[in-house]
Amino acid sequence: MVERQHIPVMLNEAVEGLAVRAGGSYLDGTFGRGGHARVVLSRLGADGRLLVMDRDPQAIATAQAAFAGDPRVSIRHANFSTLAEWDETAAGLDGVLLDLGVSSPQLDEASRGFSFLADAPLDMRMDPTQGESAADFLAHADEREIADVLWLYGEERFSRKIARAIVERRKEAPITRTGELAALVERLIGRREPGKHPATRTFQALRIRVNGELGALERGLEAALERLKPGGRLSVISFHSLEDRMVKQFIRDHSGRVQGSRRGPPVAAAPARLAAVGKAQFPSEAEQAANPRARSAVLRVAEKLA
Ligand SMILES: C[S@@+](CC[C@H](N)C(=O)[O-])C[C@H]1O[C@@H](n2cnc3c(N)ncnc32)[C@H](O)[C@@H]1O
Repeated sequence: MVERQHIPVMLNEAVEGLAVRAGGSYLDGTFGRGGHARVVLSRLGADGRLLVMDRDPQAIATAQAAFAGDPRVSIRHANFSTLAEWDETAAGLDGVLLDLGVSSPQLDEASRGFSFLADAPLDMRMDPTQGESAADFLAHADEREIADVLWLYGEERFSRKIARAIVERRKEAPITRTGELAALVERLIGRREPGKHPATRTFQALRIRVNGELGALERGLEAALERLKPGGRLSVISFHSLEDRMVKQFIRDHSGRVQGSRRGPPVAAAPARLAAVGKAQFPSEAEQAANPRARSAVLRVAEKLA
């Protein structure tokens, strides 16, 4: 299959948010196919540094091919939650970019098991060298856990019904294919949301669970804050309300505002370590029309304080 290009989302806004300086050090924790990373690199001079991470070996292979021989670039196959454990970040960073979620090539390559549109093994791991697949999870999780995952990460209102059907089905044989799961959900709940496949929410929820996406984000934000230099920028694009809420709360929690309930006495917060740069940004109408993946994107930028 010919790989469909990943169209970078909010490219200019996210890179502008980093306020790139020619001699600075920047980390792109979600390289994907390098849309954002290439623009950052184009703004660096000979003394600049670009550190690239992705948990997907295919993304890393693309980075290695794209940047071979460029002494300014270092590449690491790892979860961005471990960015502070990478020696290359020890001297501090002037910017960290996270463009969360999955890339178009991951969705489009049927064998990765992310898509309900093509029948393939039910995998969904961004890093297929580690952890359990979606099929493994569905084979052992109890009904309650499956329902909670569908509800929390997919806001699927038929979460209990779907979880019950999955558990019933696996008594006969495990669910191992994307096509089986998509058909089971479709038979159960029918086509209710116009323009949306009935299994969209189920697949999204399983993907978030299988890849531990929210835990990675929580640890990744802390690690980024630890490694950013004063004046360094954090630029994060989220595609899901749970992710965006975490980013917003993280910035708020570190922005040193006085906390406490309206009735109770104010409680002095820890010293401010971050300041939000502007408000949340959303893709333009033109971008949303040109790239449907951009529709749910939210960009937040923050600066580390001295
Ligand atoms: C939306 S794509 C990034 C696209 C990229 N900005 C571009 O323009 O090509 C998200 C990428 O982040 C990677 N990813 C998601 N969560 C990750 C994590 N916790 N650690 C490392 N990589 C992650 C995925 O494997 C995927 O390649």
